[in-house]
Amino acid sequence: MSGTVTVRNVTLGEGIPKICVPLVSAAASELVAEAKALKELAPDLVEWRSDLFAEVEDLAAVQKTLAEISSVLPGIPLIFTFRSAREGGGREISEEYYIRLNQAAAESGHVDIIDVELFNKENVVRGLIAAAHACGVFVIVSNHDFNGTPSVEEIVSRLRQAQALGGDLPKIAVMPQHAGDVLTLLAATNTMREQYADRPIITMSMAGEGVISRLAGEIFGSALTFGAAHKPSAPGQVAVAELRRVLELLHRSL
Ligand SMILES: O=C1C[C@@](O)(C(=O)O)C[C@@H](O)[C@@H]1O
Repeated sequence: MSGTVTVRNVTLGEGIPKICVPLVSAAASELVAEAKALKELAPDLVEWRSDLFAEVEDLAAVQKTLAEISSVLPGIPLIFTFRSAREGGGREISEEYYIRLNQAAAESGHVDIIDVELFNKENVVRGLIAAAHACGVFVIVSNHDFNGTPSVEEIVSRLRQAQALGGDLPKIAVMPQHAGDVLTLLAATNTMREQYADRPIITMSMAGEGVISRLAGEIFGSALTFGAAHKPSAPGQVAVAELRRVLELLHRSL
């Protein structure tokens, strides 16, 4: 893999893929309890899926909850994600609020990475990347296809677009319809790594058939994998302890 990104003490793009655990509760009090509980799993990073937060449309509540979550996770890099319903997330918000929300997260001082969906207007993606970078915050530029798996060329093209826009961590999640689709995602990941990527990328094929892609990132070129604590945020996420065992097994055999 070409290039690394170091977030606090975690270096993405070298060695064993890093494990990220999502926070998925709807209520602020539950989120704090969830954050406390997942510390035991020793994840490398934590993602707050803010689209699943009941009060996400109240910016003050988001800021307060962000401060609370980060205070119980000292030292662990935090990803702020609003996943739109059209990409498999919890809800839709206006473009204007999407920008405000992500900007506020980046400016909060509690977040290390924000996730910006590639399929926004180009000026929105570029603007959020610039705003995040001005605060020393990294950006995942992501795309999710919950209905199918595009061709190798199309997956590579989306990852390259995310890189060209200035995303620090291009990411794509696709849904397999059959085992061949998992091979497509792995082939695209390997092609991107070998031919185009100058930074770490994150890829996964979702659901049961795609699980191998969440385990084999060190071989094919995905730097980060999402593991479930008590509840997965996407189909196919494996429990963190099992995930770590397999990642370590594969790492030792290389
Ligand atoms: O984009 C991703 C990847 C993901 O969809 C997965 O398949 O593990 C899980 C989401 O929480 C995260 O934002």
